[in-house]
Amino acid sequence: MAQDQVLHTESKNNESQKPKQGMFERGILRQAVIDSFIKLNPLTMMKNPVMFVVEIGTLLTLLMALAPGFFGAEGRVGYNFTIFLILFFTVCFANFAEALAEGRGKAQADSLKKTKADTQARKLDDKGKETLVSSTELRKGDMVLVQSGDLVPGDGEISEGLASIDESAITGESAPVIKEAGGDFSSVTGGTKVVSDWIKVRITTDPGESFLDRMISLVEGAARQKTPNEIALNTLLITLTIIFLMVVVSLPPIASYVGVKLELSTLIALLVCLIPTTIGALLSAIGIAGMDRVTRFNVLAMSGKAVEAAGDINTMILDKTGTITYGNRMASEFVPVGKRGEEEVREAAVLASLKDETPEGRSVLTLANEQGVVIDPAPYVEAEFIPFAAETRMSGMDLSGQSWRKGAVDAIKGFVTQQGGVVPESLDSETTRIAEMGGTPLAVAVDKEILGIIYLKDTVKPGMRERFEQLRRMGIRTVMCTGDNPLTAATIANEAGVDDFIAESTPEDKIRVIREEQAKGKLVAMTGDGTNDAPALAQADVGIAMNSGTVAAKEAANMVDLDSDPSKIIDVVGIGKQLLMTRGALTTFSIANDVAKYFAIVPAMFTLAIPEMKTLNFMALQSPTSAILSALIFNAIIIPLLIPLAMKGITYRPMPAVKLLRRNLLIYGLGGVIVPFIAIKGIDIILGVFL
Ligand SMILES: Nc1ncnc2c1ncn2[C@@H]1O[C@H](COP(=O)(O)OP(=O)(O)OP(=O)(O)O)[C@@H](O)[C@H]1O
Ligand SMILES: [K+]
Ligand SMILES: [Mg+2]
Repeated sequence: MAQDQVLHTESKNNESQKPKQGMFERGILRQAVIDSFIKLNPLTMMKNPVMFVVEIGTLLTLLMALAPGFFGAEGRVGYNFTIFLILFFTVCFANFAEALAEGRGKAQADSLKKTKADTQARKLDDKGKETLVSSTELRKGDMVLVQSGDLVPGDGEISEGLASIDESAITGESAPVIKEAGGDFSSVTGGTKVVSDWIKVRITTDPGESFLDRMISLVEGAARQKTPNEIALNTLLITLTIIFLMVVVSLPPIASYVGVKLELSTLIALLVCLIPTTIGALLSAIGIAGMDRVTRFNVLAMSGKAVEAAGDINTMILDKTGTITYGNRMASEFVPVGKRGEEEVREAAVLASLKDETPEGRSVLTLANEQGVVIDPAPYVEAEFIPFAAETRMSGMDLSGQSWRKGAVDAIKGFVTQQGGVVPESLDSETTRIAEMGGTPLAVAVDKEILGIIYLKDTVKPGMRERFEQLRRMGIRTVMCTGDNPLTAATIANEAGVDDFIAESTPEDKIRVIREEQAKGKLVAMTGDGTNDAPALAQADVGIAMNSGTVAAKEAANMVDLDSDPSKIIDVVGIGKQLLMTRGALTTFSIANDVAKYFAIVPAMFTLAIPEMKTLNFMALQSPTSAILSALIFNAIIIPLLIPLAMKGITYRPMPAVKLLRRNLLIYGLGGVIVPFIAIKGIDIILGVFL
């Protein structure tokens, strides 16, 4: 386990470099260029109504250039063809943005598919007899033996044994991790490799539903659904498009009433400039890139909705053991209470742990062993094992009327007093001593007598205080929810710097805390690794399970952290906020742009018809034609210029929401008005050289 900690730090170093890897690799770029033409298929374009309108305009202007006689536009072939070209590029740029965003996921999916090759599995029948079958024949509930050198044939839970496993196929992390039956580190993933020892695994998924399958369809974007936010924004964009379409359609009758004839291609140019093409072109790329950014942090988000929810999180619930602390709670001392001696406590502790497969249970045997105590298990084979449960917070065994128990101090107190036993006086002072050091005291009882305490030591992960401080600055309240006693909880909470803690909590308590926060209108995130965390992970708006955790936890959560680093929620929150901000900022920018385009194009349009109206030319543009083309060219090239921003996202710095909003409105709202004035003027000057 100590080894595990070292591995963890290494994986962190790796991951900080991961997101920097080439954003525009050549292969991806080339494929994106090809895809942007394939996406011109109207059936595909229809999914993006704003750009679909542009595509129709593109076709119309092409027809006008090819068959000018039919449209009565003989004298304007060059002008119409130019407009066609600009519109064509506008549509392609939008497709390119989406294709580029999809590119990296597709590349990653391809490499994952290679991992999915068929493997041979050693299937075990009820009697433990081994037969070789193909991994594709394995079903939920099957038992398999996986030995050193074997690939794990499917997702499952270790039912027996301990092995070190190379999970690099899934996590990209080459250092092996230890997985073992019992505790919260018992799940294995198909496609990973056992590098030493052996394990028996109970398969937990049917073919096609494995973690790897889900991961492939996720990075590939096959399962991508629009988030509620995206749908709402899309509706707004469609509404704006319809409004501008009606405005533009009603212009010719009004103009002809005053004796002015407006050209169709100019009207199309006006429409395209006015509808929100910038955000329409980049919207889906922003969403895909956001999901991709999460994946590059080695977090698998099952839905875009979860990522966006992460951006709005108010409260964060954390499990203590394995989340805030390393989670390798090891027995480090046997402490007698009352009139008992250390040997008696040690013996009772060993008997209460004889069949306890949890890491805590095994650590008791290890410590006793180190202290020279070996207990022959032979006399106890008939004993009834009482497994640890999060509800009872006890474990132990019963044999011929005698019972051995160890567990949370209050639980053991309840156990003995129920049988009429008394609690030794020194129990509380010893409990306090251990708890004040941040340790977990486990009381040991035989029948109705409490003999002493096992001191389970655990360490707070380094850097937690800074991470929680960062969350606080983001406006997120952190609450530690633990099954441990209040004093230990308080010590660890204080050491780690969480805002609040809840001790002695059962799985139901964890859900209740989340529901209460949600009832106050808060969005709640939860991280956890244990089966006892699963219901809470499902209830939370954002549930992040550790990849090291149990199958139940991973299935209940809507995100899985492949590096099992709980403080990574900070990065996910950042990415979620960044995603929402980027979308908001580019929408603001896109709509603010209209003002400038409007002032460039509308006066030009009328000046074309009535040359006396040239006083309307506020921007002093060269000619009406140049004004219209400049506005349209700006409208097109702003899309590829903003692709890097859409893909990378706006840099997020923790600050209050109001300040953030004001800052973004200033940059993207005001900028959105000013930039196009300057750009259109500039393009107009360049065009003047050619026209
Ligand atoms: N193997 C065990 N046998 C007996 N008691 C145990 C065992 N493991 C843990 N306990 C006791 O049960 C309590 C709850 O343990 P559990 O691992 O369920 O905590 P939790 O609710 O997941 O919270 P956290 O993981 O933050 O400690 C522990 O604080 C400890 O007192
Ligand atoms: K536009
Ligand atoms: Mg736990």
